[in-house]
Amino acid sequence: MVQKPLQNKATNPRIMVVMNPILALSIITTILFFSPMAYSESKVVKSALVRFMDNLAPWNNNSEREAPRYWGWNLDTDPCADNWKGVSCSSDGSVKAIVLDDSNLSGTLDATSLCMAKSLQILSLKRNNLQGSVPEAIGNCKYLTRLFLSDNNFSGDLPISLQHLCSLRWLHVARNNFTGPISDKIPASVLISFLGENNKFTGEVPDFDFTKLIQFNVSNNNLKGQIPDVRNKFGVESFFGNPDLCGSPLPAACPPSPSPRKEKRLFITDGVAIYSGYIILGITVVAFFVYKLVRKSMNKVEASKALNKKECPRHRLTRKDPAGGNNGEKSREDSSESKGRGSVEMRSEPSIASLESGITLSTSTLVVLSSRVSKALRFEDLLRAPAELIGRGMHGSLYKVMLDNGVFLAVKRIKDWGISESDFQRRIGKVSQVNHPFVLPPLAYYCSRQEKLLAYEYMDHGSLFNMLYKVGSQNGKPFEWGSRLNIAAKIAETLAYMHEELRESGIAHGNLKSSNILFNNNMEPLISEYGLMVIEHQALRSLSHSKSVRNRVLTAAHAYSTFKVDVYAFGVILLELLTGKVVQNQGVFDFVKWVNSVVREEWSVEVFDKNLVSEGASGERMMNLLQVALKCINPSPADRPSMSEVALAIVALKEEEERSLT
Ligand SMILES: Nc1ncnc2c1ncn2[C@@H]1O[C@H](COP(=O)(O)OP(=O)(O)OP(=O)(O)O)[C@@H](O)[C@H]1O
Repeated sequence: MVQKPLQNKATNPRIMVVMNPILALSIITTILFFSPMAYSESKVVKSALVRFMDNLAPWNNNSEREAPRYWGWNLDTDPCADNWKGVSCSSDGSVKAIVLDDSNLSGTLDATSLCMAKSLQILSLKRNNLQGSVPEAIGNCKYLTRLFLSDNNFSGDLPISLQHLCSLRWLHVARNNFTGPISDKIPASVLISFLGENNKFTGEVPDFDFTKLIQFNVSNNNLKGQIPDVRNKFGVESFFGNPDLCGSPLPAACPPSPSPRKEKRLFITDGVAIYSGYIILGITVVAFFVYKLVRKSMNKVEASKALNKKECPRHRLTRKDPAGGNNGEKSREDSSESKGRGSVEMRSEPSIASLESGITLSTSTLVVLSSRVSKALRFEDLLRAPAELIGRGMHGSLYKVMLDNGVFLAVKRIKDWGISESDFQRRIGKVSQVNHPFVLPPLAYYCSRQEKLLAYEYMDHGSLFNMLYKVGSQNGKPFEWGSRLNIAAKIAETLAYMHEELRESGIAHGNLKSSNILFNNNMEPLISEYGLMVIEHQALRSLSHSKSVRNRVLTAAHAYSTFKVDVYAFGVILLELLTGKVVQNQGVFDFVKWVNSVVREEWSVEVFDKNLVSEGASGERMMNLLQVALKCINPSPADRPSMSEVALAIVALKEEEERSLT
């Protein structure tokens, strides 16, 4: 079994709290002080962010339960350490991304407050009901790489200050009521994705560098004039619905225009013939007297124009990136501005490619299993997308990765795992076909001899492990007995289904633990990494060609059936729910030993989480659940119950609990 080992009792702060409050307090203080999250955003930034949230007016359309005080955005907490809804942070504790899509927001965008968070790289407010214009102050969010404002009610012109955002790669403003020209408002030379369809934009199609763009749409606006050369990259659908636009790829050809050069030459020729004497005299006199004055003032105007315009240097996109590739969109070098005027410092967006060693880029496509991930997503795109290292487990590293469409993925790079490509594909294929509401399905994977990557949806609400150990609460509320029982029942029923109801296709989890129990938006448990690490008879058979070794292994495998391994692991999860303590690293056996010894001494009550006791949870039902857990962790696999027996017992307890409340 690949159960994650147990936390040593002596080093578990929660256990220490019970044993010695002063020592525990000093340990916790030390942990907080030295943890990365100690470097959190300043008070000024926090209050600016709270103001930004106030202006989004989330309470207008959200129920009391959904209102933002439940989203964690308040001055008493930290955006990073306390997981404010939608906020992601860098490892130094600064706010890096704010994603509040589909959040029923109806207010305005307070960019002055927002851009106090100086490290902000991603702002995504898609599919809300936000009003008003996008303020010029957005230009103060200097490191923005992605600005997603589509599907709102924004109006007015795009702010001129957007052209100061020299890192901006993705600008999505589709389906709003924006007006005015686009062309002089955006850093067109650095964008790789512009979606501005279904607005009221006027003027000409902006002068983008179409060789760089991977997404572009300005359909259904009021643009006019000739479409520039789009290098055959974008079709009619990117331009239709603009009655005064013409030229390829639209069917409407542009009317021939008189050559401006010819006209000019005619004018000059005629003028010279008629007025040459006067012109020469006038020019000479005026030039003589005004020359120095004009030159001086021209210099000033030019200088201030250049300063205001702060054009983004084009060359940045074509230079090699740090990962060694030549994909300009992710490369970050010091701009000429940062060298010359010291005003813009380019920052690199970490990616799996830049954070992992020994990874070879390739343009192969991924195997995509869900429409949430684009079928065209390449292995290389995934490796170069902005990513944050979440943890390194026994089987590899896990990254939070943001895709171009704003979807966050949890991408696991599986390391040093002796499993063939066909085995890996078969396991994932099996789980992805199950479609159970409480099993987190894989969304995409990559599998070659050297590399195995697996992508799941990133779950914002964390894991059961976090809830018990780090947070100690459920969405800011105490983690009550009723919720714990509910979670236990759902996991048990899901495992019973996966083990038994699929009959001969039944699948064991193989690495069940509280960090693999994640929560969706309704705080329902989702079992992650299902079936990935399971030890199969099939796999064991291929371990050795020697008959005696094979028989020995198979006998052992039979005795320690993988289903019974899951039952044991589930028992440990039940104990974590009951005790409020979690198992880390090499601690499983110590933890189980401790529980057994307390129970043997007939001090069972001492085992239970003090919070459950003070909440007044039913002692009888806690004891009954403890009995179920002890059966699950029976040292003899054959004597452990099946998951359906376990599920029946827990569901009965849950129903009893519900009846007691009515
Ligand atoms: N889809 C996800 N969304 C959000 N967080 C996740 C997701 N998958 C895993 N995590 C969290 O990321 C952290 C690291 O996960 P990872 O699976 O690498 O570690 P582990 O489960 O401790 O170790 P291993 O699975 O390698 O034995 C864990 O805290 C886990 O809860």
